[in-house]
Amino acid sequence: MMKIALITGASSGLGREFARQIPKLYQNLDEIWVVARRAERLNELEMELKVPVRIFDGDLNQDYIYKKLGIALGKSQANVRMLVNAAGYGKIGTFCEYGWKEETGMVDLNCRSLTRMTALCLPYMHCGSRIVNLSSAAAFGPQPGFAVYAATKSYVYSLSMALGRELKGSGIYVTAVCPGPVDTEFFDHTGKEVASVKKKFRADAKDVVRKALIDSARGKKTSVYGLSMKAAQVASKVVPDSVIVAVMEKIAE
Ligand SMILES: NC(=O)C1=CN([C@@H]2O[C@H](COP(=O)(O)OP(=O)(O)OC[C@H]3O[C@@H](n4cnc5c(N)ncnc54)[C@H](OP(=O)(O)O)[C@@H]3O)[C@@H](O)[C@H]2O)C=CC1
Ligand SMILES: N[C@@H](C=O)C(=O)O
Repeated sequence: MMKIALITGASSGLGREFARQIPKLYQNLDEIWVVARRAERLNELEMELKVPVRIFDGDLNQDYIYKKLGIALGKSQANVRMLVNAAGYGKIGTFCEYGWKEETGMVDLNCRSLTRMTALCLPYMHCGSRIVNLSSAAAFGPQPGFAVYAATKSYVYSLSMALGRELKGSGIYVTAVCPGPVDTEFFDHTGKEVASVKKKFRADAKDVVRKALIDSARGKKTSVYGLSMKAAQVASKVVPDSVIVAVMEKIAE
């Protein structure tokens, strides 16, 4: 059986950083499989990494990429030691500012594709395998001005917690990674300037990923980088949603 790590969204930001750091922590991997649309970026990553890389360039909102992956998983009798679902994006702005295509596009990529990839890989995962899902601190509460994105990340958080529980006893661990703002290309695609308060909290992708991998290795259910985001997580459990909505609206202004 071929031991692999499969990473979506590996062409930039957090996904690419996972591809860089995973071989340092898991030294017995045969290959790293990377998924994203920009083939040239994935080729650059292949040149950089010492472990063999298999490139799957394609759109996770289309069927063909899952078919291609499904065939490859079966043919190589893959043992997926780690699945990182990092592909995702978010549009800043009110619900009505964007058409249904953009709103449902976020749902399709952030929720549907993550769910489909997880379902595709789970039969190839065994005791000790890890699923790392990129949720967000945006999962901690509703966010006016980032409504659909925050809702998609709540979905990822909820799914990860429940799936982790269902897999209890199998030795497969699920970790929901919930960072606040991280310095990546994510903000090149938000459509609008991010709130100035959020800029102050921007973390380095290297640090967020390092913590996520340690938390995943320890079998933790969540990985929250930084004191301020940990405080936000605690606050979200005790502060009423009506207050959170009002605060998040103020921050977005
Ligand atoms: N940066 C941040 O502040 C935070 C980010 N997150 C989450 O972390 C994850 C990674 O984000 P980040 O690295 O910051 O953002 P980036 O924009 O840097 O990376 C997003 C990745 O998703 C891929 N992607 C986008 N659309 C598709 C698609 N249709 N099919 C296949 N791949 C796609 C992109 O590749 P390509 O364009 O080549 O297809 C890229 O590799 C996301 O889920 C995001 O929501 C969570 C909290 C904070
Ligand atoms: N956590 C960040 C995105 O997921 C943000 O709130 O900007």
